[in-house]
Order: sequence, then structure tokens, then C-alpha cells
Amino acid sequence: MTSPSAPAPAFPAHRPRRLRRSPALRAMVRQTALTPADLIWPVFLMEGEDAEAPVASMPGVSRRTVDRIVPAAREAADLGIPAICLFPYTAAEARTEDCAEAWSPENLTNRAIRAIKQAVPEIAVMTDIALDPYNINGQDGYVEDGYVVNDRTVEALVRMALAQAEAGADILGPSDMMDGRIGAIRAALEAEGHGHVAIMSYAAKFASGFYGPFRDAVGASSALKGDKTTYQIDPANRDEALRMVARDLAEGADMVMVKPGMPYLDLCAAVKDRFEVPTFAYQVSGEYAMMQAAIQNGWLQGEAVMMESLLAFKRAGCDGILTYFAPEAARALG
Ligand SMILES: NCc1[nH]cc(CCC(=O)O)c1CC(=O)O
Repeated sequence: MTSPSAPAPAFPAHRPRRLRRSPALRAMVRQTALTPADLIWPVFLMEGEDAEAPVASMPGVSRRTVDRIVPAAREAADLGIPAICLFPYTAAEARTEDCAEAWSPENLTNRAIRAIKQAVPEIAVMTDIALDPYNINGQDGYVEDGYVVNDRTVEALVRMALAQAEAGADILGPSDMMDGRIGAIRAALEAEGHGHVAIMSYAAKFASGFYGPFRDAVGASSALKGDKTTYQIDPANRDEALRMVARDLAEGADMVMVKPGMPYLDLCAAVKDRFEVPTFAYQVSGEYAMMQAAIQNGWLQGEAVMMESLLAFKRAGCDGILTYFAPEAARALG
């Protein structure tokens, strides 16, 4: 970021409060704005018909059956939200050693992609690529001798990516943090006639404590053995996160993500400044839960903190935000 170049005259010639005096003056000099077009809405899918189930640790968020996700997508599109991001809840029975459900054309995500693209073609559908919803141990990749192995996992991720592209996904979101997966997925998409499908890489994804409620939402909490520190980035590391962004762009990512969001605004700013590419932040489940808990207690004022937290990502340089607040924020924006 550049530093201010014009030297400010001394007080009283310089009275910064002059430009804060009225709503009109404040509006004139306001530097960043949030619009519904900045929002991507992450949603949870579940099996069944005509049903919704609330996620206890994420007040206001529910899992929806495929037939119920279609009207939700319709509503989002009508609110001006450009993209919806799908995450499947899988029961323990659907989790296997080989994770084969991950690339089944008939899995929850792929059925939902087809249903949404048919009914609401104008909304972009984004997916998640990682094995955790399908894995018996809740890890994002195959576990051999207690270690999440890389190369065999990447082969499975490629199959998963192709099934999603085949179903009609517009944007693929590899969230697994295996090495080499962006290049492998990009090459497979080109080879199989899906060269137009975009990739938003979860490039700067940290091993965070803020993913807890999400793991409840997708049914991975009880399945998860151990943690994800052998593949997600150490929260202490800035240079490494920037290297991951550079690598994923070189391998063919069209957009990159910083995740979590609020505790990592420094990375949002650094990524945008350094790479000048479409940069997104994921305001994750724990950030959402933390704000909702305080709001429900009357300790914070809901709309104010929601809008302020989202605007902060724009100020930091992000082009957009994945947030569970998306419909509520879009409604508040009018
Ligand atoms: N690959 C799994 C995945 N994809 C998105 C999230 C987190 C999203 C959130 O917390 O809102 C996670 C959790 C994890 O890495 O354990």
C-alpha cells in the first residue's frame, strides 16, 4: 500500500473533522463500498426431501435438501448475489476408506449443481474440492500410517473436480491444501473439454481453530481424528502464505482466497498488493458464530457489525467475500 503523498497542513488549516461533518460529505469521500455483487454465499446440503435442519453452532444457518436449495439460489440471485458455494453434509454411513462418493455424479453436490443450473442459470455455482465430507477419518486426504498422503489424494481430487465440472459447476474451490492439486486439476479440465471452468484456489488457508462450526455443519467434527496441521498453513506464517498464492496462480488458479478472514486481513492486503489478481476472503464459520453469539446476547448490534466486518474486507483490497451473512447483508444493502 502506498503512503499518503500530500503533506497535511498543520492545525487549524487542517481540520479532518470538516469532511466528517454531514452524511453528504462523508458519502463524498467514502473510499470503499460493499455491494451484493461482492458476496458469495456458502450453503450446506443434506439428503432428503423438502427439509431444512438448523446448524446448532451457526445460528441462522441450516442444511437444506436439494429441492430446498433451488429456491434459496433463486432468492440469492434476486438479491444480486453472484455466486453460491455448495458444501455437503454426509452421515457416517456415507463415509468410506476410498471416499468414492466424492466423485459420484449422483452425490449431493453434483445433484445440487444440476438442479441449480437448470432452475437458476444466472447464478454461478462454486464447489468445494477436498475429501473430508466423504472420508471416514474427516481428513481432507487419504491417511496412510497416520499421515495424510499427498499424491494419491491429488488423483482423487482430480476425479472429484471432473465430476463437478461435468455436472455444470462454474467455479471449483480446492480447499484441501495438497501440493500440486491446482496444476493437476487445471490440466485435467483442459484435457476433458472443461477449459472454461474457473478455479478459486484456497491458497492461503491456515490451520485454524475457527473452522469448528463448519465441521459440525458437514458432519466432520465427530469423524475428525487429529488436526490438519500437516497440510494447512501455520497461522504464524506470512511468507509461506504468499508463496502458496504465487504457486497456485502459476499452476492455473484464476482467483485466490485467504481463509479465515478477519484475523488474516494483513494477508488479504498483501495478496492484493503483490499479485493484483481477483482476491477473496472466507469469513469462516467460527467468525460468523462468534458474532452471532454476541449479537444474540445483545452485546453487539447485529447489522452494524455484520456490515462493518464485510466492508473491512473491501478496504483491505478483497474483490469479494464468502460469508454466511450473504443473504442478510444483501437484503440490508437493499
Ligand atoms: N476442506 C474442508 C473445508 N472447506 C471449508 C472449510 C471451513 C469453512 C468454514 O469454517 O466456514 C473447511 C474446514 C476445514 O478445513 O477443516
